Amino acid sequence: MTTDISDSLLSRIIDDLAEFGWSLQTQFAPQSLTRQLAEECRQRISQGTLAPAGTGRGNAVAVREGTRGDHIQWLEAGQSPACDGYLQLLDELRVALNQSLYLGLVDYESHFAFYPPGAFYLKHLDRFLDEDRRAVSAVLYLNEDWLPEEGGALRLYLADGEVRDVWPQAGTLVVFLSADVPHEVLPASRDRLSLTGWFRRRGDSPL
Ligand SMILES: O=C(O)CCC(=O)C(=O)O
Ligand SMILES: [Fe+2]
Repeated sequence: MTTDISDSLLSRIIDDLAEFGWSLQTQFAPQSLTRQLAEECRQRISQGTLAPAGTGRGNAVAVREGTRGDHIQWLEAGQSPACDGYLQLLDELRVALNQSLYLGLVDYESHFAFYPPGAFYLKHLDRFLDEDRRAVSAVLYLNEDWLPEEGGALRLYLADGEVRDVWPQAGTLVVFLSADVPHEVLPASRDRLSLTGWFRRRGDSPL
């Protein structure tokens, strides 16, 4: 499935990131794509391939139930047309961010995330203590007809002291600077599906 991002949408994201450090686009991905991605995520849930997410990195990853309650599975290219379509869209965004903001983003890593009812992710920054390759976080939501009373907001703590809640409505993309914006996921009363990912800079350490 191929689709691309309009120039006006790209400019809005770039301008928001440069000025405010974050951007919210409620119509980033078409419904045909988010429906296929949601379907794919549900299939993976029923096949049992999503696993409880850990916190930390590499050998330091630990599943801490008190921190986050989502189940995840990392995406790889070539798994399905819908996943490839999504990765292609985000790569277009990566190239545009590099061209306008000179961020030097070399790749995008992403996983499906499933928060069952009641699951949450406590306030955190998307940076590991021992590695700072993650530069820009991007989350695409896959849930149709989300109602505010169902909870499940992504709560962002912005630089000016403002607190903003983002609803996980299908097609919405939220993008923010990974090192600058603390955030948390509030519990919901229904399943909450998303694709969470990070644009990364080149690592400093030799291969
Ligand atoms: O699902 C969200 O709204 C954000 C998830 C998140 O913060 C993370 O996985 O680091
Ligand atoms: Fe996060």
